Amino acid sequence: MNLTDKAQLMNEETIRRAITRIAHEILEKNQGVKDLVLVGIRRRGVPLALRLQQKIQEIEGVQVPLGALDITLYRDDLTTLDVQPVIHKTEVPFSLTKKTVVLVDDVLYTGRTVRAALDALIDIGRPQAIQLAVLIDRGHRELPIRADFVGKNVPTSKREVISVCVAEVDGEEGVSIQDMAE
Ligand SMILES: O=P(O)(O)OC[C@H]1O[C@H](OP(=O)(O)OP(=O)(O)O)[C@H](O)[C@@H]1O
Ligand SMILES: O=c1cc[nH]c(=O)[nH]1
Repeated sequence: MNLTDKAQLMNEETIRRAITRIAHEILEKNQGVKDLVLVGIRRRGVPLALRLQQKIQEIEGVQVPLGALDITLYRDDLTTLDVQPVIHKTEVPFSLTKKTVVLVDDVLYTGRTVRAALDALIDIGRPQAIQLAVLIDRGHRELPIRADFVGKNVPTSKREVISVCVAEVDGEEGVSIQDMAE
């Protein structure tokens, strides 16, 4: 494999602005915080959901409930169709009945992780609606899934890999793209 240099797509400041914008968009679409809950997908969706929770609290003065889903995709590489999402743990210690759930993840690619998350949420309760917020939408969906809130749309080739780093997990902030050329 012949790795090219990483190109930076977002830094701490642009990530922060995107989160602020998405928080406002969530509040605008849902006309406030009534019946709103956030659920992050581990690992990096959880700190992003926490930031949205904090931003929404700053704007509205209300702390919306925050849960987490632990889903891992097992695949040989990022191009194979044969990926198996496995739900390890669900930490949603509140009722989802009649709630609007905003599911949060760092990257949306094939949509398989989100599909597994939707299954898990529907198993937990009976939400009124589920919306999706992602920091990066890189395209190449293999399922009919789309995000309601997007930090940055990044057209990619399937050979490329997006890396999202958040301080809570990686000790630094940033989004980069790298071509994994053969
Ligand atoms: O739309 P999809 O094809 O499902 O891809 C998106 C998922 O891939 C990444 O997780 P990954 O499995 O790479 O694990 P990681 O976040 O722990 O690195 C990312 O965090 C998303 O959850
Ligand atoms: O490029 C990708 C694809 C899926 N998930 C990631 O985190 N990056």
